Amino acid sequence: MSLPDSVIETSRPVRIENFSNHYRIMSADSDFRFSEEFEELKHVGRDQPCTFADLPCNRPKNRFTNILPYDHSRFKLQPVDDEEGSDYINANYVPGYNSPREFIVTQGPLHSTRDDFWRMVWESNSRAIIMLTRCVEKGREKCDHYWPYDTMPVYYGDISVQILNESRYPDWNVCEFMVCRGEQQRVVRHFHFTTWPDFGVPNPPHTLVRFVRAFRERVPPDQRPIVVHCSAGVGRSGTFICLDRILQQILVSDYVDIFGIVFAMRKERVWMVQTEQQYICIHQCLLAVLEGKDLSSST
Ligand SMILES: CNC(=O)[C@H](Cc1ccc(NS(=O)(=O)O)cc1)NC(=O)[C@H](Cc1ccc(O)cc1)NC(=O)OC(C)(C)C
Repeated sequence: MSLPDSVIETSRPVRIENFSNHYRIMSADSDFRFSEEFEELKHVGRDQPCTFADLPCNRPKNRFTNILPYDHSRFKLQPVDDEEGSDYINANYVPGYNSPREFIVTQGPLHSTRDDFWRMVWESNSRAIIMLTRCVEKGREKCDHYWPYDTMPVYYGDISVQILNESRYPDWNVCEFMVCRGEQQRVVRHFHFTTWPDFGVPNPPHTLVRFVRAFRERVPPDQRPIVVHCSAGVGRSGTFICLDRILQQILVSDYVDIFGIVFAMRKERVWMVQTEQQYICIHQCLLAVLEGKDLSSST
């Protein structure tokens, strides 16, 4: 039987000056204490309803049957006339360092939901998209190619998207899109991490630190919300957000609380940071930063 969230502690802050020793203790005996701690997060948030995701009209909009957005934190599209389910997209607001609704975390769009995805980007006034999966991995579709293949503008519903420029690096690409709806136009940046295997971690893990820094060099903390997705929008997306948060927290605090951050994220969206390996990766990234490894983005 799982304990109610109110019974298990919701945070486990660690003094930054003790973090290296903390990591050594947690990883001893084949990561025994990491396994114990990650297991305590298993049921967090799982008692919350997902009634809109489960409506017959919305079921086809979910990429996976077991990854459904909680009602209380879901992003609502502006309804279209009286079309049932027209406000639905598989996406939740998730807290970041700078705001309780800093991120909108979503699944990799399906071909049939990519117009909804662009409506969400537009209606949320988001100016940055973080993509953490390839469109196809090991022969399986993980995400629709929801943006143009060349510089010709493409319409997704009543929203047009045109690639303005693209920079390619070994582990990620950065694009600027011109996004237009009616007479209005906006620049939206697209940060696409291309070498993160599903259910796994980047190799080496601290490549993720460089990616987060490349993103933050271009997107200041007051620019929000930020749309983040992978394939299901839980494992890699949660890992990215947690690292983004702790890299800002350590600049102003003597403590870091990775357990507490994951706890808080899982109250808003299921399985944020999906695997124990991803949970440990976050700790390894922080260790590399604290040990002074040069992890500038070099982009
Ligand atoms: C372990 N895999 C899964 O749970 C994936 C969803 C998923 C989660 C996380 C990630 N990684 S990511 O968040 O980093 O993209 C990818 C896919 N789900 C499916 O494949 C589910 C099956 C499933 C697996 C595990 C479970 O406990 C319940 C149901 N399958 C499924 O939804 O089948 C369709 C696509 C044909 C509708």
